[in-house]
Amino acid sequence: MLNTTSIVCSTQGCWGSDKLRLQLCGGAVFHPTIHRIECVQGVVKAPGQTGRISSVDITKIPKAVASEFSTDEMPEARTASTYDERMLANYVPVYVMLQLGVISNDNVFEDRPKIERQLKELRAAGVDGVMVDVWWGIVESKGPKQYDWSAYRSLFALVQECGLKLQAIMSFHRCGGNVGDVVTIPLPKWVLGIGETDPDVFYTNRKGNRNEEYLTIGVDSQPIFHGRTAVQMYSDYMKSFRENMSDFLEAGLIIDIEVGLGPAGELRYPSYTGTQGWIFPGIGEFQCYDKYLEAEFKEAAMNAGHPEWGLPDNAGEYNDTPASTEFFGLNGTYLTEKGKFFLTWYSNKLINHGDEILDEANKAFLGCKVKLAAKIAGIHWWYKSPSHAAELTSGYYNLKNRDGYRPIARMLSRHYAIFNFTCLEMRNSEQRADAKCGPQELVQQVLSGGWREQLEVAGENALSRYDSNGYNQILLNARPNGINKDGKPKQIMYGVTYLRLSDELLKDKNFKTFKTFVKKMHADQDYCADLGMYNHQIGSLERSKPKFTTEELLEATKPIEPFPWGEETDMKIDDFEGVIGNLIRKLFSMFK
Ligand SMILES: OC[C@H]1O[C@H](O[C@H]2[C@H](O)[C@@H](O)[C@@H](O[C@H]3[C@H](O)[C@@H](O)[C@@H](O[C@H]4[C@H](O)[C@@H](O)[C@@H](O[C@H]5[C@H](O)[C@@H](O)[C@@H](O[C@H]6[C@H](O)[C@@H](O)[C@@H](O[C@H]7[C@H](O)[C@@H](O)[C@@H](O)O[C@@H]7CO)O[C@@H]6CO)O[C@@H]5CO)O[C@@H]4CO)O[C@@H]3CO)O[C@@H]2CO)[C@H](O)[C@@H](O)[C@@H]1O
Repeated sequence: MLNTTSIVCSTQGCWGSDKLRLQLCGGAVFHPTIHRIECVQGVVKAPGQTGRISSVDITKIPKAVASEFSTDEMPEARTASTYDERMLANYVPVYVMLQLGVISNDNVFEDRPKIERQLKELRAAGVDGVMVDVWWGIVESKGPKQYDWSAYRSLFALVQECGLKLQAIMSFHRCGGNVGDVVTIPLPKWVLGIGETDPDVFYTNRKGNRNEEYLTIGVDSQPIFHGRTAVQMYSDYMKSFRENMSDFLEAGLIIDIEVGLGPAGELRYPSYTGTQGWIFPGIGEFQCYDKYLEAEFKEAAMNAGHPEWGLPDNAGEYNDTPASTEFFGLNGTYLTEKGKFFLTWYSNKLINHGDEILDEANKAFLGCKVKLAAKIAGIHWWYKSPSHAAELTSGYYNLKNRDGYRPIARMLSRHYAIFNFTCLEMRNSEQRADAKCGPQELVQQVLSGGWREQLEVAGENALSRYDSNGYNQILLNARPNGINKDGKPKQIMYGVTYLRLSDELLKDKNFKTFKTFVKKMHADQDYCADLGMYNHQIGSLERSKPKFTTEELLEATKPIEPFPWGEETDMKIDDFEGVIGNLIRKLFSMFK
């Protein structure tokens, strides 16, 4: 049965002209290096063809047109592993985050013409797909289990029409309060209503301030939401998504499900919230003082034989520096048995939270040709100070002698989930020296840990950037040791999602640089519609593997040497500002 729709021409130059178009009945057709061949409904023909097709994978030609070709005419069919194919193994797909409010608070897909125009521009720029938040607060706003997916269905159909793939975020958090949040989309009203009578359903800091961004981990298994627990609500939502989007899932439109596991959709505590007064680069605060988590901690301390241990009371406030607190300062509490006990508990709670919800996600999407993914935040400030305070308050128990990220990666591996890390664009030299930032080393550590755990590792930029320096850093992290002309590089990111689509991005100069970035991410190859061509064929999701024991997770905290990293990308792009900026920096460092 001939049922797919791409033709692979593997000999460079065989078409004679790079403007040549091959017409084919349905589906996408491309040429790996020379040019993209657009597919138009109709009969197979190659107008203006001067050469012959030297290598065609006959199994990939639709039945309707197969008679046009025969293997006799194409003696080299299904052969060559060519330069093009080897270069395609270096291809890193690029996705773009859609605007946060693309579906309005009242569940309407409002500005369809504009989005259509923008999606077409992205597609023409070679972008592989888009990422979109599927807000809990919008879809289940009317009441428990009263889901309305209609606006999202219209959006997804448009994305499909535009020939883009889709990464769907199960956004169980509020939008609003994070950097770049231009709209506010609260949790469902009826959930907030429960919070009015029981405010402990929200994360709480030591002073008792509640955070309505996301439900506390403490209620994961409390059946207080009209009889359901928080995890059951997330699970039902994902099941309903699968049922209502099954056609898009089957069509291969939705390639991954980013499972929201905390604020901003990231697996973390809301330790650095602007709406509570945090400003960069404050160390943030622990968020475990709601009655549910407090009770769980008491029980854990009791079981460990220390009923006298309580939650930290010396960890400072949002905008402190590590040195100004007893907990994170020199010989601080974090180094004591009591401190270690707390930090282990706090970080393990987070991992278990992710593990449980991913297990539900795995059940919900079992058998679908889709990948699960989880986002981990890039907490790069105070990374170079001994106590890593900002990471610790976020729930990442990461120190020089303890890896806080590899246990997360190990947990994700049992669900076949992608590890999606942020702040790929950041360089140490761009950061405030007093905040002891280390985004470059952090990315190197985290990505290496993911690869060591045999995971697919993907990423995002944390802040909007339009300059070549930001793009070059992303390119470096995507292939830390550059292009491998013999095939797939040992370390290569699975994909990068650019934050975010905006009028600013589409402005002439910005978009020109962005397009070059996309091309470089694609290893200078043309857009490739066929995931299989660059080893991203997605199989049916299998059931999660058995849960790791605490010992197995602890074993992953042993620090390991990160993989080597190039100084700069071998796929560099330059724009005017980038060149000038680098020159100024050079001059500046000469006179320092
Ligand atoms: O749709 C999916 C989700 O999208 C959103 O979540 C994403 C979030 O937006 C991302 O930032 C990212 O989240 C993490 C990130 O991984 C962490 O690294 C961290 O971010 C912190 C960052 O690393 C720190 O450096 C610091 O940033 C401060 C920055 O260093 C300062 O320079 C300044 O930023 C200015 C910026 O310089 C300036 O150009 C301007 O930029 C805005 C621009 O004007 C505007 O046109 C528009 O393009 O937006 C630009 C903002 O990007 O203003 C900036 C802000 O004043 O201040 C920065 C903040 O003080 O602190 C960062 C933390 O605040 O934490 C992030 C959050 O966890 O990945 C998220 C997940 O994809 C939504 O929030 C979600 O709801 C969506 O689900």
